Amino acid sequence: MIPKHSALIAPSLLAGDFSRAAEEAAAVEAAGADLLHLDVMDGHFVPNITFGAQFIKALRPKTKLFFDVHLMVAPVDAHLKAFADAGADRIHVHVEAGPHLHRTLQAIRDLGCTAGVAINPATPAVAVAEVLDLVDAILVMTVNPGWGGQKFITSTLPKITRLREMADATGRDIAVQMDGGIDLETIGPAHAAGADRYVAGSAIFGTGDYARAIDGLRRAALATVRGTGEDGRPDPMR
Ligand SMILES: O=C(CO)[C@H](O)[C@H](O)COP(=O)(O)O
Ligand SMILES: [Fe+2]
Repeated sequence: MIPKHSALIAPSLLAGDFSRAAEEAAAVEAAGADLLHLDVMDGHFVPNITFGAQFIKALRPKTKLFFDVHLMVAPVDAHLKAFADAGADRIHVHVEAGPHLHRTLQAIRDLGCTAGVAINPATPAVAVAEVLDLVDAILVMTVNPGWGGQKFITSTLPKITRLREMADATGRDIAVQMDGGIDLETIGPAHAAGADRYVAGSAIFGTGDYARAIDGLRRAALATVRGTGEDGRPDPMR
C-alpha cells in the first residue's frame, strides 16, 4: 500500500518529444518516475487531439512504468476496452464526460484496470461523492484540461482538501492526484492541501535533466510535510 501523503511523480508524456516517445518513456523511468501519465484528448470533450490506444499499445513493451491513462474523451464507454487491451493500468474518466459514471467506472474494473475519476476545476467535490467506492484515485484538474503548459489554478486548493477528507472517510486508500501546472512552486501547496500524486509535463520534459526535475518535485512536495526525511522518502512514522 502506498503511504498516505507520499509524493508520487507521474511525468506526462504530453510534454515529451512524440517522435521519440519510447525513448522519452524509458528516460523518465530511468530518472525515477513512479508512473507514466498518458493524456488522451479527443477534439470533442477537449479542443485538442493527442493520441489513442494504438499509440499506448506501441509504448507498452518499451517501459515497465505503471500506465496512468487520462481519457479526455466523451462519450468514453465504447473506447475503454481498447485502452485496457493496450496495457493501461489505471484509466481515469471525467465526471463531466457522461451521464453514467457509475457504469463507466464499473466497466473499467471489469476490464481488469484500476479506476480514477477526473474532476474539472469548475466541478464541485461533491460530484464524485457517490462513486468513491468504485475508484482508486481522484484526478483533480488544476488547469482546464486540453493543453499542457498552463498555469496552476490556485482556487482548486480548498477542493483538494475536501476531496482528501472524502477519500479518507471511505477507509480505503484512494489517491488524490493533481494534474496541471505542477512545478516547484505549486507542488508544495498542493501537497499541504492533501494531495499525494503529481502529474507534471512541462516541469519535467521541459528541462534537460529529468532525474533532477523528478527528484526536485518530490522533495519540494515532501518538504511541506512535517517529519519527512531529508532523503525525500515518506516518513514511515506518519
Ligand atoms: O491533462 C493534462 C492537460 O489536460 C496534462 O496531464 C497536464 O496539463 C500536464 O501538463 P503540465 O504539467 O505541462 O501542465
Ligand atoms: Fe492529464
